[in-house]
Amino acid sequence: MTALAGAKDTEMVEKHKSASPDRVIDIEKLSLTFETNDGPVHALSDIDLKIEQGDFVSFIGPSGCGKTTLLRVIADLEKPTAGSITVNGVSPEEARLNRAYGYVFQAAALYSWRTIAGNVALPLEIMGLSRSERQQRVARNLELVNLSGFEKKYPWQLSGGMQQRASIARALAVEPDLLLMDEPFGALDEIVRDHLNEQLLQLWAKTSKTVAFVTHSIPEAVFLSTKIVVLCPRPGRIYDVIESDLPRDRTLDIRESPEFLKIAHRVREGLKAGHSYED
Ligand SMILES: Nc1ncnc2c1ncn2[C@@H]1O[C@H](COP(=O)(O)OP(=O)(O)OP(=O)(O)O)[C@@H](O)[C@H]1O
Repeated sequence: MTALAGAKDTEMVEKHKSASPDRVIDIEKLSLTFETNDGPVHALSDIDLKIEQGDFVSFIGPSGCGKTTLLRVIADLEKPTAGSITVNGVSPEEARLNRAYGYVFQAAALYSWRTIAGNVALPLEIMGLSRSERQQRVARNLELVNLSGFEKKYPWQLSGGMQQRASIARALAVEPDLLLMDEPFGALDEIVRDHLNEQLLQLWAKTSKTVAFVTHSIPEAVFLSTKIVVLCPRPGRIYDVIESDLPRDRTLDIRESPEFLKIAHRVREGLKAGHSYED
């Protein structure tokens, strides 16, 4: 094949890709109302959102705007009251049963009586994988989060940042296409958080997973994401969706660049406009 024909083929593949991209999450006109003793709470209203394979999407917005609820709907932990959602082209329930996602919570939620290896292996035991498969996956995923050598430690022997990395390894161990992360670094100090943000981006580049990430931090959202979804409360709805044109290969220095600051400004403006200070 000539170099030119090769280039044309590549172009056609790229065209095909953009014509029918791999859609991981497809949400249309989705609403969720909680019925409570004090009346209905409109946690999500009229949400439309598409997330493609390999996207890193951050959800940002004030407390109570529905970020966690949206993640829980994707994970099939809450059912919408209206609208539709597919995950990997199937219902959230089917996706959950297919182990399509790993979920990382704000607290590392590791079992203190299990070693780090034992914690990462737990979902694999539940899946019924053989001992050797479990050992391979534990080693592979601890290496991905730079925790090789800590297999035999207990969670309380690790720093908060290391514990959170262990919980990411546990979520990755089931080998999901999609990683759902609910403020995973919210409780950590800024220096540790910066470091973990860089590590998370490297991990994302290495594994080409799709990530849906909840945060309250504008710099974190802009640094990590290919797409930033700004939500506003009462009822929880999307105020803005920002497609980031920052290069995917980023280091923390990018936060000083005019392009970064421009996106951060747009997120801040969205948060201001969507927020009622009377709440
Ligand atoms: N199980 C529930 N029953 C009733 N109301 C709920 C329930 N879960 C969430 N809510 C309400 O739905 C709204 C959205 O909550 P959610 O936790 O999704 O917001 P959030 O943006 O993640 O907030 P935060 O940033 O504080 O974590 C809030 O008003 C909350 O009180």
